[in-house]
Amino acid sequence: MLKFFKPAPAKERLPEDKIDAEYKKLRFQVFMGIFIGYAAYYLIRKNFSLAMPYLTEEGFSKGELGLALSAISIAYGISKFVMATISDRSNARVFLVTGLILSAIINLLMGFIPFFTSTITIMFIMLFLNGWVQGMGWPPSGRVLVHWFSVSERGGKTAIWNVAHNVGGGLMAPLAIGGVSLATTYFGATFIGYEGVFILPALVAVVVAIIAFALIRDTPQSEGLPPIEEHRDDYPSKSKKIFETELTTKEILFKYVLNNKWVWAIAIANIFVYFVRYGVLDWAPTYLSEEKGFNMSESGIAYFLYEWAGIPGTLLCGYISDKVFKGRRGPAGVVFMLGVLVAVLVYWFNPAGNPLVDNIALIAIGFLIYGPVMLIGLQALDFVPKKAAGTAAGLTGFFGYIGGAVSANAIMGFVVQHFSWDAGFMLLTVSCVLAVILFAITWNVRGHEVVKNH
Ligand SMILES: O=P(O)(O)OC[C@H](O)CO
Repeated sequence: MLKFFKPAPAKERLPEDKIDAEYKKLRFQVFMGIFIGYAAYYLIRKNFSLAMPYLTEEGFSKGELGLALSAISIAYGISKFVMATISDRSNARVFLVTGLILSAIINLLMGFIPFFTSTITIMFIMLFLNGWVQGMGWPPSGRVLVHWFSVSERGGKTAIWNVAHNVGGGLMAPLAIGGVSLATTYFGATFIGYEGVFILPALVAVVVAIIAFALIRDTPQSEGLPPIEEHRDDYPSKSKKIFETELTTKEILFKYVLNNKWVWAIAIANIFVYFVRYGVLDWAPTYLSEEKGFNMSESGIAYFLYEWAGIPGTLLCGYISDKVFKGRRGPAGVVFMLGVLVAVLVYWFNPAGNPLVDNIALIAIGFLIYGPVMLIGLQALDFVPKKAAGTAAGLTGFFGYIGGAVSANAIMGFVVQHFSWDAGFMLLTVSCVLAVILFAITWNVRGHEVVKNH
């Protein structure tokens, strides 16, 4: 299995006069590959939530379906870390595409074969498997980013790549809904309709996987090019030391990731950032309809705006961290999380009957929260040598999903049900403050300086 993923071997160096043009072409090409590839991962990550209303009509309760849905976040959080330790020693091109195809197969099984959606246990297992293979998307993308883009340009490039997940997440719903109408129009005799939620996004993901495979290349050296640091004369440390030896899992974990206090600081910060990301997003439709009198379509629009507002916000955050704070990600995280705090307070205290203010607050949270989400991934890439980059990001993802996203569903749900929405908002407010403090701890840290100290 590991042989199948083996990193692409280095090729003989191209003649000097070919290197510039080849680098330029391939950098654009591999970037497009991981961008569309990761966007496609999001087409088939949470599409199950759109099948839930139909499955409720089939007799499943909301509680049961919510339990099945939680399998995705649990498996994804564990897998993003575990699979990253393999990905850091694997060919990114093969790894990313394999995960995407496996995820598409799981979705196609759930769409075409009724057995795979017949009980909660079976759906839980399928969604757990889907969450697991979904963990094969971020780490190889991180590997591509650190091998093809050098330290001083990585903020902007990572920010642009990072909006892939908003693009994919934003396109998932229209595709899934299109899938339902295709299923009922053309296969109404055999399909109920919800099957299309799985089938159409999965078919699109397969097409994207093929294109991504054609575009992505593992490392510059595997294409006869020099390492990016040498090519751009942009090294992570003054000693111009670069890390080109593939590491063992033990080295990655114990030499560079688990003993790095900065990685731990951002991993813990990620609990609170993800608690806010999913605590606001997942509960927005319920909160808006119960407390602010929104109907389903008004809530849907607010949800959509939250996702898309993340795109300009992420780009601005990456730009600010590169240009204003000169590669320090901590200050940008503090500024953006303080903004989120203010917007959460407005969203909380705005009385019912002012939907415009609720929408603006929600757009502001969407605009501001995805910057910190991106910065944590970026810091993880920065804080370790490039051969350990995916694992560091994977560790932050583990904390973000297991500590943040899962509790945003379970703890928020419990607190709101047994106490009140006010209690839920207190949790969100405290999370913002803790995220600000943890970003502030990394205020003066530039990634390459941390790498140098190791
Ligand atoms: O939540 P994830 O793992 O899909 O990551 C989202 C962003 O890319 C984090 O930088």
